[in-house]
Amino acid sequence: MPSLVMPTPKWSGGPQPPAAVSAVGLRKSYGDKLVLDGIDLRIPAGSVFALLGPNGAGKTTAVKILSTLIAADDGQAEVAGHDIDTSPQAVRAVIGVTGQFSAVDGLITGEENMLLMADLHHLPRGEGRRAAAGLLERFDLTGAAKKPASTYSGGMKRRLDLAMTLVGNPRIIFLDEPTTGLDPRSRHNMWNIIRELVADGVTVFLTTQHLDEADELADRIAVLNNGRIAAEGSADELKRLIPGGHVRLRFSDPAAYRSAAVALGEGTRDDETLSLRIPSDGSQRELRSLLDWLDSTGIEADELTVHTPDLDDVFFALTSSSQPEETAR
Ligand SMILES: Nc1ncnc2c1ncn2[C@@H]1O[C@H](COP(=O)(O)OP(=O)(O)OP(=O)(O)O)[C@@H](O)[C@H]1O
Repeated sequence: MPSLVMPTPKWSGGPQPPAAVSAVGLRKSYGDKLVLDGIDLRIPAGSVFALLGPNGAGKTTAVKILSTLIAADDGQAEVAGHDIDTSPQAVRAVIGVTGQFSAVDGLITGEENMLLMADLHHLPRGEGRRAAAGLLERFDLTGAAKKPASTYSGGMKRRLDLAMTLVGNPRIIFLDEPTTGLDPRSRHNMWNIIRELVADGVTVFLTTQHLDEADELADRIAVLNNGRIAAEGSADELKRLIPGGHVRLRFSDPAAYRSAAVALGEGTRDDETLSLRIPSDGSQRELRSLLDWLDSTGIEADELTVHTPDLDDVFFALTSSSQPEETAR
């Protein structure tokens, strides 16, 4: 669906913020199955980027490449200014990765897991203990610190996993489906934790199948489909890409409602609620012309609301043509 691809907007406020992650033409196949077919990314430092895609779209593959766990077949990428091919160690030193390949060892306690991470980062013993205690406290795990991690709930394990990642004080964090399988309360806890990280200046690269999650957290969202980025933009920009948006005018005076309905011609009437639904992309230009028209005809609505399609609509519109699990190329 090439017509739906949105160019990344030009930065007009002086020098561009530095990119935490940038990639050009990333490609990856497994055997004859093409998983990533030329991915370009630019994620400004300090922002949250969400990579959305259906099952098997290649989200985890992208994270693995950018975090240097596997190599791309083609293309280039830099993370915090370090080339992933030529300086993988420098990349690993500045990133944290959590998600489907969790580092939590269930046989040892939460605290022991944390201390192990501190050792891996060569923190002196005292400093390691302090960092571990601080992070366990911050992630509400102090009470469970002496229990084996295998006894933790899904939400606690995710929090421990993220706490372990933070021992190294990474400036860029890859979160691969951070809330999959969590109950609503744990999801909201995780969202708050992610927001706190961003407030501290951390860049977050998130993969998710939850559209509300991308909507809540991400500054920019890219939809991955058939190995390519089908669309990229803020949640609002993406919602404007597909039809379904409308403006609703509600009246309390039946006479005003009727004359508006007649004058307007197009649109859907709801005689019960005295409201008119007018197709619109919700853009400033369309709203202005609607308001100008209302003014010129002397019609006064009691309420005007703009409805944009939600991310679900966008996601299904962009990915409905694909069956990535079955598509072998
Ligand atoms: N090591 C591998 N060998 C062969 N095929 C693989 C390998 N890893 C992943 N794949 C295939 O590549 C495709 C993309 O997988 P990937 O895990 O990146 O998708 P995803 O978007 O993260 O999906 P999910 O949301 O289900 O985790 C899938 O079809 C998967 O089966």
